[in-house]
Amino acid sequence: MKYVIGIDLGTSAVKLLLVNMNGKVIQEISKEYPLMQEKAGYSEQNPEDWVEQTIAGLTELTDSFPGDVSDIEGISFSGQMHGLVLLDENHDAIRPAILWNDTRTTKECQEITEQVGREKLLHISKNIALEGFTLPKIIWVKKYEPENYSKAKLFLLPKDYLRFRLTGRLHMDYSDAAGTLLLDIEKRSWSDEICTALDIDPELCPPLVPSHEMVGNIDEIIAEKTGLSEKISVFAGGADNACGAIGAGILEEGRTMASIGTSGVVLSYEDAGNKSFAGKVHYLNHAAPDAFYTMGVTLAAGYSLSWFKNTFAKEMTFDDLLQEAADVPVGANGLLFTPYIAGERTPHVDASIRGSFIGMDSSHKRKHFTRAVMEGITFSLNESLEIFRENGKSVDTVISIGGGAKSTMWLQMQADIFNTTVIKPGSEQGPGMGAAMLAAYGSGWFETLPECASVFLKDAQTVEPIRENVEKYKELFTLYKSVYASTKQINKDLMKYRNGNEV
Ligand SMILES: Nc1ncnc2c1ncn2[C@@H]1O[C@H](COP(=O)(O)OP(=O)(O)O)[C@@H](O)[C@H]1O
Ligand SMILES: O=C(CO)[C@@H](O)[C@H](O)COP(=O)(O)O
Repeated sequence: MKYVIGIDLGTSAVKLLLVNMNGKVIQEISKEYPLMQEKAGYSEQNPEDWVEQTIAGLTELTDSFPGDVSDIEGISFSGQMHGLVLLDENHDAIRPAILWNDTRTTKECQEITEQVGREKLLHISKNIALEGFTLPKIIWVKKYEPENYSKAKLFLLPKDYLRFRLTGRLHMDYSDAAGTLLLDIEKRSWSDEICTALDIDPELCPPLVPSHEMVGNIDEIIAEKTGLSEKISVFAGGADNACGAIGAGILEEGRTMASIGTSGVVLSYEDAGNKSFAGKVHYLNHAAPDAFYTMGVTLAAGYSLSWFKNTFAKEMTFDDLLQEAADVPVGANGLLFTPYIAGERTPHVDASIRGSFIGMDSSHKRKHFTRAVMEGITFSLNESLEIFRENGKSVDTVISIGGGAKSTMWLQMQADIFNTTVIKPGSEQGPGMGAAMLAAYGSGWFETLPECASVFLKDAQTVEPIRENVEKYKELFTLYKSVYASTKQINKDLMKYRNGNEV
C-alpha cells in the first residue's frame, strides 16, 4: 500500500494527515503554535514555529508509521492564506509573518484603491483591497519599516515558506497567489500594472506553479531529522480554503462549503474567472486546475469560541463546554452575540467594529453565552450565504468542515440557520485532506481530482434542518443583522481606548 501526507498549516496548529490509496486516514497529528498580538488589530506568527512544529509532527508520524516509510510517495500543503513572509538575500525571514487576521492596514488599503484605481483593481485582481490581503501588508512594511523593506528580496505565503524550508525550493501556487491582490486572476500571472502603480519591484514575487505540480524533493537534512525518504515528491499545494474545498468535494458548479476554523468561510465553486461580484465576496483561483471559487469570510469564527473558552472556561474541553450549552433553547434565552472580536470582512469590511453581547439578563449562565457565541458565528456565515443566494445561487446542501464540524450540535445549528441539509465529510480536516488529494493526484494515482474525490471522500453525517428552529432563526437573524449598524459608531469611538491605542 502507498501513502501520501497532507500538511495543513492552520492558524492555531499544523495538522498532518497520513492517507492511503483508498483515501483512508491512517494517522492524524496536530502541533500547536502561538499567535502574537502586540497591539489591538495586530496578528503575527514566528515562521520558525511553523517549521519546528511541522518537523516535530513529521518525526512523530514516521516514528509510529507501521510500514516502510519509502511507501510514502508524496507530500503536499494547505496553508492559512495571505500571511506575509519577507525573505532577505539569504532567504532568511526578515521579521515575523503578518497574518490574514491582522487589520493594521486600513490606510494602506485606501492608498492601494486610490493609486491603482478601484475599477482596475477589481478588473485585474477581482477583489477589493482588504486589510487581510498580502499587498497592503507589503505596503505597510515599506512605509513603517523601511530598513526591513530594503532587505527584502522575495515574499512568500506561510505554506510556501514551510515548503521552502522542507525542500529548498521557492514557489507560490496560483490559489494562494490569488489572495495577495497582486495576481491577475484570469491570466494567472503577476500584475505588472499593480506593481508599477504602487512602486513594488516585481522581482519580489516568486515563481508561480499549479497546486498539483511537483516542485522538488525533501531536503537531505530534513529527511534525516524526520525519518522521511529524500525521494518523496513534494507538490505545491494550495490556499487552505481552496484545499478545504477539494477535501469537501467542491469540484463542480452548485457545490457549497462552510468551514468553521479560526476563521469562518462560506465558499462556492465557479467554473470561470471572468465573472464580476463587485468585491462583495472574494473571487479567487481554485487549487483544482482551471477552476475558481467565491467566498465570504468571518474573521473570528472558531476564534470567537476559543477566545470565549480561554477567557471564561479555560479548564474545560470544547466538548464539555458545548455539551453544557446543548439544552439551551434556540436564541439563548434572548442573548445575541456578534463575532467581530477581530474586526470583520464579509459582509462588513470594517477593521474597527468589535463584538457585542446584546440582551444580557441576570438569569443568563455561562451555557447561554456559549450558545449565543455559536449562534452569532453561524449567523455571520449565513450573511455570506445570503449574498450567494441574492446573486442567484441556489444552495440547498452545505458541506461543513473545520474544527466546528466536530460538534453535532453545531452541525444542527448550521442546518437550522442556513436552512439547508448539512453534510459532514469523513474527515472534518478538509484542508489537510485536500492537500493529501493534491499529492495523490500529482503522484499520478488518479487521472483527475474528481476521480480522486470519488475514491477518497465519503459522507460521515447528514443533518436536516428542523422546521420549528428554522422559523425562529429567521427572526433572530434579522435582529442579529441590525446589531452591526447600531454598534458601528460606538466601536469607532471606543477605538482610542483599545490596547496599544490608548489616549
Ligand atoms: N470539539 C469541538 N467542537 C466544536 N468546535 C471545536 C471543537 N474543537 C475545536 N473547535 C473549534 O475549531 C476551531 C479550530 O478549527 P481548525 O479547523 O482546527 O482551525 P485552523 O485550521 O484555523 O487552525 C477552534 O477555534 C474552535 O472554536
Ligand atoms: O483569510 C482567510 C481567507 O481569506 C482565512 O480563511 C485564512 O486562510 C485562515 O484560515 P484558518 O486558519 O481559519 O483555516
